[in-house]
Amino acid sequence: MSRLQAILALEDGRTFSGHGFGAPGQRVGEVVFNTAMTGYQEILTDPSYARQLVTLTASHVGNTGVNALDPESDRVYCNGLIVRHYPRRYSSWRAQASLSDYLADHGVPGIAGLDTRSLTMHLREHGAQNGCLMVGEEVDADQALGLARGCEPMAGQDLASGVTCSSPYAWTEGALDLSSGRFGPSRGRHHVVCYDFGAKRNILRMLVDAGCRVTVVPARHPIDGLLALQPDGVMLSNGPGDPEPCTYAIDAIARLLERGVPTFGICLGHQLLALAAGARTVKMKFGHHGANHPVKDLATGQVLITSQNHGFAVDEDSLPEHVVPTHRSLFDGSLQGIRIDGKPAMGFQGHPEASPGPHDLRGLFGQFVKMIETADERG
Ligand SMILES: NC(=O)CC[C@H](N)C(=O)O
Repeated sequence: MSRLQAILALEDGRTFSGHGFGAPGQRVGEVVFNTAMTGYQEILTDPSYARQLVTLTASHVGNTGVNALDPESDRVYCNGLIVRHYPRRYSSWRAQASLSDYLADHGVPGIAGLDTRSLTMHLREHGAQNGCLMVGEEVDADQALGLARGCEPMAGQDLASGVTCSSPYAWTEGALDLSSGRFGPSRGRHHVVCYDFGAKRNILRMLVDAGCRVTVVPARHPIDGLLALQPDGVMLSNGPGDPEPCTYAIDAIARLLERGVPTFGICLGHQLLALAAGARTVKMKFGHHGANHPVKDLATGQVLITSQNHGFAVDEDSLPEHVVPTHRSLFDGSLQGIRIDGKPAMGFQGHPEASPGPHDLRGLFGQFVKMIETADERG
């Protein structure tokens, strides 16, 4: 492996040097930290990380290489990867290539050899902020700092429009069976249309496994065109950026609520559902990015260990009366789930499809299907 230089400059002036891997070049983005111990390939390919530089607090990243089955989308979406230690060798029965070659193929730089604990504590104290990652034969800290400071803030940006699919398509693949290396077949009782705001594949797979026939449509697909598909239910996917400027989606979801179409929002989809129902969203200080976040189910008191990846949140104080809180984070008390009174609609801030992460929330897909079946019985 060549010894490329690398520097990460934060907009508040703090810089970290290390050595580079992946693609040489310079990329800007919001620097966030993720505390998950596993799943780096799923994190890199999650479209919700578009325009972010991701630091992983796991100390060794790359040991198991990469493979063709784990990606959550067709490419690497984050703008850069920041790790403590990138091992020279990788080893796994599933590995097909090294993480460094994979990043290089996708044009994404990586930095290793810096103190990611110090970086994480800095972000926790001063908040997520823009940065510039520069990797090459030579790097220039002043130039990197200038680029970090010139980068647009995340708040106010509709990034979902930029990562969505270009035209509608059918999704037929269920969950991966590791022993055969195959994805499960589609069983398809209920037709669910998924608005793709940057959808992770595992959401679509979980819908298939829950007995749904899935059609995916672009973020700006006209609502009348969606309704013409006669959906039994609508999934609002995860996705990058600020939910507030996505007015096209908020308007479409308001129509779904009006018509009483069973609707389930995950992460960005949850935030958009809340906005359509009259609530507000806020930018968090450093967000939630990890795979072990405890969340309380307010109806049962049960604590669920969840996977999380968000920098915005629905402001609980802004909820209109008909929007009922269903879950709350036990880390910081922020709102994690809602349902709409009198409507078959619910949203969850974390990731019930948890890829990577624990499976405590998988039941939400069953709840969605039950909502569809109840609506169907009522005709
Ligand atoms: N994973 C997601 O859907 C993230 C939602 C939104 N972009 C946020 O950061 O809060």
